Amino acid sequence: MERPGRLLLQSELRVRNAAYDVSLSRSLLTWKRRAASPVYHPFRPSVCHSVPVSEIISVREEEEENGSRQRDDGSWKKIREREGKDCRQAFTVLYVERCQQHRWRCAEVTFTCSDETVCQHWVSSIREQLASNTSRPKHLLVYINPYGGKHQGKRIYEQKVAPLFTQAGISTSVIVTEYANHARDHLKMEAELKKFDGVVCVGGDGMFSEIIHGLIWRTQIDCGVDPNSPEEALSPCSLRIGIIPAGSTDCICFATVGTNDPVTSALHIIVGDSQPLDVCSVHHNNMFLRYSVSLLGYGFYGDVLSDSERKRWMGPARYDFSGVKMFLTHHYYEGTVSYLPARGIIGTPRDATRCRSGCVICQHNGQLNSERSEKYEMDEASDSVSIHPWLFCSPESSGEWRTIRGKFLAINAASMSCACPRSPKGLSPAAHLADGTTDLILVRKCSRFNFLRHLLRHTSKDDQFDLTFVEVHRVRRFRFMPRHCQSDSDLELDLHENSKRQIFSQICKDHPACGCAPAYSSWNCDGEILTHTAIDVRVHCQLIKLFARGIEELPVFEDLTNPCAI
Ligand SMILES: Nc1ncnc2c1ncn2[C@@H]1O[C@H](COP(=O)(O)OP(=O)(O)OP(=O)(O)O)[C@@H](O)[C@H]1O
Ligand SMILES: CCCCCCCCCCCCC/C=C/[C@@H](O)[C@H](CO)NC(C)=O
Ligand SMILES: [Ca+2]
Repeated sequence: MERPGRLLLQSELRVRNAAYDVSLSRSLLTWKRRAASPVYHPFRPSVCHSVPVSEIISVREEEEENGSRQRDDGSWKKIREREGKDCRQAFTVLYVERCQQHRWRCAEVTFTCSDETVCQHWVSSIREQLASNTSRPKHLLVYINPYGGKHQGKRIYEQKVAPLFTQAGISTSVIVTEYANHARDHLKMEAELKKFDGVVCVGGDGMFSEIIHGLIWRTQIDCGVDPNSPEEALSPCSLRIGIIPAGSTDCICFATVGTNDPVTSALHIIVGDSQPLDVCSVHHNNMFLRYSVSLLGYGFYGDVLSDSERKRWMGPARYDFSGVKMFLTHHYYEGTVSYLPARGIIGTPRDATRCRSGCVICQHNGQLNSERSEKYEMDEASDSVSIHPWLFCSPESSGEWRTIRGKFLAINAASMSCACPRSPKGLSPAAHLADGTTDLILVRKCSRFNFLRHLLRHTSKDDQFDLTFVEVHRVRRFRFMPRHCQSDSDLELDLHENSKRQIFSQICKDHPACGCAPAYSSWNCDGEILTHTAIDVRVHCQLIKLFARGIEELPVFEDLTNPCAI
């Protein structure tokens, strides 16, 4: 809570017929009930409230008509009756109120006073403060996927979100998508982005993926960066993205806001929050495939997705059905994972601390990352040293790549916690939204019982990495090569490592024609299936920004800087 600072206005106003001392500073609106008697009354409701100006949604003058007052929304409010016989001026302040489980709601308080000039002065002062906040969006481009999740996107937007945007004075251009990739292609080629302060995505993780693909691509083209090259440092997108959750998993919304609630998301957009987010670029043989911000999963999560896509008719329940099916199927896959560990950063995947609103780890590591990029650019410009851009993340540079060969049930890269209602802690509970790294989780071949232990720990308090067959590394870059794509020399190496007999029996075992385990899985890239299995993944620190602030820490004790507590 901010300190109140210098007061801009202070008056005695009335709230529900009781006298209040009301004050406004640049940071806080406070209303404190005037003490009728100094005697402590245990049943008297809370008498002092304060709201950060940054969390005021709007202020509305109540207009008088025939003894009643009419709101902007047309509903009638009998203020005159409530206030007794006097004719009073009134204004209503709408503001953010926190509810349980990180949900936000729009609350309101109506102040009345007998002097019209005082009332107007209050309204104009609050409006001035809101207008001086340049981070609030005024014009938004909204894309609605009418088919995401339970097909409720249009209704959710119209009933829960649009009225709040109107109240906050935000104008919108709304596009209801007509086909898959409509939003992506519109952003890539058509949208007049200069007219907008942000983009809103009404849908699930798949729809969000469309939006970032359009926006990142467009930004690179506008900045003259080649988006196809895995070695290019991508230009960050200036437009923020708001997510109104209307999908099946909505993991990106849940992991950045703490809840999947359209009203909460709309309020974060209105107050102009900003949360940077890491983005992974995925390439195959120097060819761009996709971007990912949440999960890149091979093996278990790839198979769950492939299976569930054929069951879209089941709605969100398809993931549970395919999850159980793939768990019972128990396929494992052979391949080589190489990775560049993230050095010099704060934090590890086994930390007890969590990425929360205003995360200092993200700030520190983000800063470190931009200093490294600058250094690399300067070195390039002066041409004094010749570093292959592949090794741009020095000092871990040459010789720091590590390689692991094996049989894996799952290879997951979580660039954020991937928390969602199915897994409230997420796949990597200590992962950070904006630290420039991804957590590479390798689940080696093990028994069904052990794999179940690992999976169940996604939903319990126990550490899902504290198992002998699971390892986790915080990385900046990684590559995967399925065994059957390995070069002849790699396979020769295998021949040295294993006896001939073992190899042949394995090849036979992996061959689909034998009716046994398949050789390949596919990658689940934020809920989309990738067409290639051999991939090269690089994290781009804080490439995009959301209208969010990260998950807020729940208050533990009374805040002593709150003027009401003093
Ligand atoms: N008008 C449309 N018709 C058909 N498909 C669409 C349309 N608009 C978007 N899509 C596609 O629908 C897919 C799924 O959408 P979305 O992500 O909104 O819901 P979901 O898959 O149910 O949720 P989640 O991704 O959170 O699991 C996306 O891949 C998107 O490209
Ligand atoms: C015996 C079955 C046990 C099931 C184990 C439950 C664990 C659930 C964990 C879900 C994590 C989902 C991570 C999110 C990924 C999203 O990117 C993606 C797109 O929406 N969603 C999915 C389900 O792939
Ligand atoms: Ca990250």
